[in-house]
Amino acid sequence: MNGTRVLVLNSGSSSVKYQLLDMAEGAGARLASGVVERIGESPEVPDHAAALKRVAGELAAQDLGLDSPALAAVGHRVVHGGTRFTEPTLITDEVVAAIEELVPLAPLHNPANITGIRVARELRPDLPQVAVFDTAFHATIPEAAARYAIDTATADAHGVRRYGFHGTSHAYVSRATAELLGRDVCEVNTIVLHLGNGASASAVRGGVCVDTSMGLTPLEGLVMGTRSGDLDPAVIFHLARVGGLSTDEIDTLLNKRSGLLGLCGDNDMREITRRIGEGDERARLAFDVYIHRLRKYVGAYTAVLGRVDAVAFTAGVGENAAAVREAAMAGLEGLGIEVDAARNAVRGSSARIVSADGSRVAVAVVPTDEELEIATEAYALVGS
Ligand SMILES: Nc1ncnc2c1ncn2[C@@H]1O[C@H](COP(=O)(O)OP(=O)(O)O)[C@@H](O)[C@H]1O
Ligand SMILES: CC(=O)OP(=O)(O)O
Ligand SMILES: [Mg+2]
Repeated sequence: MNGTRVLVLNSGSSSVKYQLLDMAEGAGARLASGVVERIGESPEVPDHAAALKRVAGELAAQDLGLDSPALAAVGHRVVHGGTRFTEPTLITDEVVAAIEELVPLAPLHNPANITGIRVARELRPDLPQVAVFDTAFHATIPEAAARYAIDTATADAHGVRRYGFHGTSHAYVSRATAELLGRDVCEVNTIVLHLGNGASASAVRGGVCVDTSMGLTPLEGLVMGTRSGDLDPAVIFHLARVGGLSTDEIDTLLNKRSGLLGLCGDNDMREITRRIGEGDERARLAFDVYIHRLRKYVGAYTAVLGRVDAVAFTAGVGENAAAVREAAMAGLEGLGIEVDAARNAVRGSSARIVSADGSRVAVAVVPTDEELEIATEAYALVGS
């Protein structure tokens, strides 16, 4: 290995986030970072390939281009790794083909990840490229939580089980939460609430994931920006048989036109809280549905873990929306959860505790850093 820098590409369904980190000191000094958003919504950025060209251009303009000999690796977020990929993996043609085979299980995400890999490999065929999977951290979930109660042979034939996503974030945040509490991660039980555009909860016992809300695909669980999360599976048959919708139409409905957007016409929590302030009833209901679901998972994961030391809020909504944290944690004194209203209202960009001093369960805001986590794992792999 020559260089000490790692470029991380985090391709989401409609955005590409990137960071260039120097891993020489081990801490991961950030040399450059950025995001290209709203892919597909404007003629300037029609698709992920165009977004990646823009990223390459932004880096080159800072003399930090992909041609730099200081680069040791490119780390790629890959959302679905199935049962095969549970560790960071050096990318080969065969690995790309396997990630491609998983596209039906993450149709909004894996194609974007593959595009990122293709573009980076074309620009630097000599450079090690590492895939870090969203599903990997959830590989430890016990069968009792990972199995759906359907015919076993059918489930196994089609790979139907709970995989879970946002694992890089759940791993990073559960560790950072233990650090914030000044305790060893091995002795801390944490409920992590990753609330971004996509959202998921996880139950982490001593640093090991034991349950998570997303399932076969990133559709299950919490109410999200545009995804429904949990519903009676018979809703799908009903919409098909009685509503006359095709499978693809229902897929699009549940993934892209549901969640907060479906309930009130907006998927951004900033806009929703603003509308609530103006007395908007639809925005209020969307917020209430979102919060109700979140509280159900906190209760469920309290039972799964038995003892909870911390609830950690992270990602765009979790880190910024004090009103969401306040509503989600209200009246949970019976579970040992008591938020301090003043602490919760303070804005900040570093990890912090927002519970009251006497709260048995610490409530924390812990900014996630998927890119740093991916860089650390990629650098460790190419260095070994
Ligand atoms: N200041 C804020 N207040 C409330 N919500 C916010 C704020 N900033 C961002 N968000 C929410 O965070 C979401 C984006 O979160 P993020 O973690 O970046 O998502 P993703 O990685 O899925 O694109 C936005 O859609 C918005 O709902
Ligand atoms: C898996 C997933 O939902 O990712 P994102 O939140 O980036 O869309
Ligand atoms: Mg995200």
